[in-house]
Amino acid sequence: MTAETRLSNDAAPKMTARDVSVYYGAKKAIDCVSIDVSQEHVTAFIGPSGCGKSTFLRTLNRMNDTIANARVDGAIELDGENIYAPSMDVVQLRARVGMVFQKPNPFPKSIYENVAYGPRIHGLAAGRSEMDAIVEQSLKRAGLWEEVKDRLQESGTALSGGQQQRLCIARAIAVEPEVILMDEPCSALDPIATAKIEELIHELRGRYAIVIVTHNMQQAARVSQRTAFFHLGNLVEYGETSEIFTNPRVERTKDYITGRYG
Ligand SMILES: Nc1ncnc2c1ncn2[C@@H]1O[C@H](COP(=O)(O)OP(=O)(O)OP(=O)(O)O)[C@@H](O)[C@H]1O
Repeated sequence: MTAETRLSNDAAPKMTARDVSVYYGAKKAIDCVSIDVSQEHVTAFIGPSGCGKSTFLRTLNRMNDTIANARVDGAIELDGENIYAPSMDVVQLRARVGMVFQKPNPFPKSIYENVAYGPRIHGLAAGRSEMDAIVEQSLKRAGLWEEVKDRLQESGTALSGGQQQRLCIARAIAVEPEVILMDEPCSALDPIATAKIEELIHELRGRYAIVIVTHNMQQAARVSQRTAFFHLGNLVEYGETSEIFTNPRVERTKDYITGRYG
């Protein structure tokens, strides 16, 4: 049975993947996955360890390009544009499709510089006051401004883990992305910091297309409206989160969400 690719009530998708396979050397990690990602919804990728969630996520902004033996087959489009076309500027693509990683990874620079770095290299601010405004707005959207507004020159690495992760989200937001990919963004955080990130995802929904990989099924149920279940490199089922968790159509999905494996 092939998983649904496009959910019937969706407008034009933000991103589409068609027949995407990913190889590490001779090993196939993703097998012919097709899926649409919508602008309005948070999409969660779930599945047991090693099923290929992160590998597939990384195809959406060509992060796999940085892995020497990785190869991607198939087609991925952002607003109808082939992101694997030779003419695609990968630096520009990764600004449009930003990424937040499992472990918060601020630069060893000031809080201000962490956010200003991207807009500076992309030429988004004409001068200091425009840059100040971008930094403030990005930190506000990331829910961090109140906590850091009086210490913008302190190092980003001196913040708590949860604050660092929100700083990384502010850094992604600062370059005006269209899509934000999050690869287990809460797995290194305590429950309070996790709740803040989940709230933030909720607030950011709609402004950006958001795709989140998570091990935590409760988290997928809380933050997403769409869920894609991966198993052994296949997309097994894709649907409304409420449906996937209460009424999955495929036995393998049911086994996973009821904790029978994974
Ligand atoms: N750089 C790499 N080189 C070779 N194989 C890799 C590489 N990265 C991942 N793999 C393999 O590809 C498969 C999918 O891995 P991936 O990390 O995408 O899964 P995942 O579902 O995100 O797992 P987890 O939830 O444990 O992070 C696994 O078999 C993994 O060992």
